[in-house]
Amino acid sequence: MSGRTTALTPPEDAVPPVRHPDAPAPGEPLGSHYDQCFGCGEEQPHGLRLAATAGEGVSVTATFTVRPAHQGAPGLAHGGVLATALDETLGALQWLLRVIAVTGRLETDFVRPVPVGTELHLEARVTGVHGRKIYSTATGRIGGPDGPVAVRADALFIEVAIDHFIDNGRPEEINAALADPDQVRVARAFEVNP
Ligand SMILES: CCCCCCCCCC(=O)SCCNC(=O)CCNC(=O)[C@H](O)C(C)(C)COP(=O)(O)OP(=O)(O)OC[C@H]1O[C@@H](n2cnc3c(N)ncnc32)[C@H](O)[C@@H]1OP(=O)(O)O
Repeated sequence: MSGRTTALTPPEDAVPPVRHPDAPAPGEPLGSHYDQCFGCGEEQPHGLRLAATAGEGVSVTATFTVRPAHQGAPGLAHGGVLATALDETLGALQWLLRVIAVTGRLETDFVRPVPVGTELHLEARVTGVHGRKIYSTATGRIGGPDGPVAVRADALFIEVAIDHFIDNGRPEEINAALADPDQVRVARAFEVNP
């Protein structure tokens, strides 16, 4: 046993999340944080192409259309794909906090099947911050923001330095990203967090 808690609700001494003063305004599209990202990358042919938008406070919304390539059972989305959509939406909250963090824990409830062709409407918000630990929750609804809930998740993201990626990523992709001015600009935006 590691001794670390697996709870996904913020501890009593957690603080409320603070929206960064330079965060995108509510309603603003967030774009992709990495063009090869399986969740949101515009250049990733196999990915979900999830599109996220800044919400009020420390929240985001996102949409993702289930395509035939996302099937698990005939005509239905694979649960791992749905978990990816939740993970990516939760990850997009970093645009509002302006910190870099990675998923430490992700607990998912699959409430109802999601047919191919469905537009899944996701909403995520940060529920508390405790040191490097960012607690958050997300919901995915079928067909619209008021549609029936299909998936839910609670998550714990852990803040990391940019070196987490430089030290652990494969050199080919790291060097390509560092040579891409657009990618460097995205990374820098997160490094200026006071
Ligand atoms: C705008 C940008 C948008 C980005 C979108 C991205 C969306 C996709 C997000 C992902 O999918 S990220 C990829 C999947 N995740 C990973 O690859 C992470 C792999 N794991 C690690 O690299 C490390 O385990 C990790 C950085 C998470 C933690 O290692 P550390 O050595 O930095 O943390 P440490 O062990 O010092 O723990 C710090 C605190 O976090 C807690 N912690 C760490 N991992 C935990 C865990 N898994 N469960 C529960 N608690 C955890 C730990 O107990 C401790 O709590 P306390 O401060 O209260 O003592």
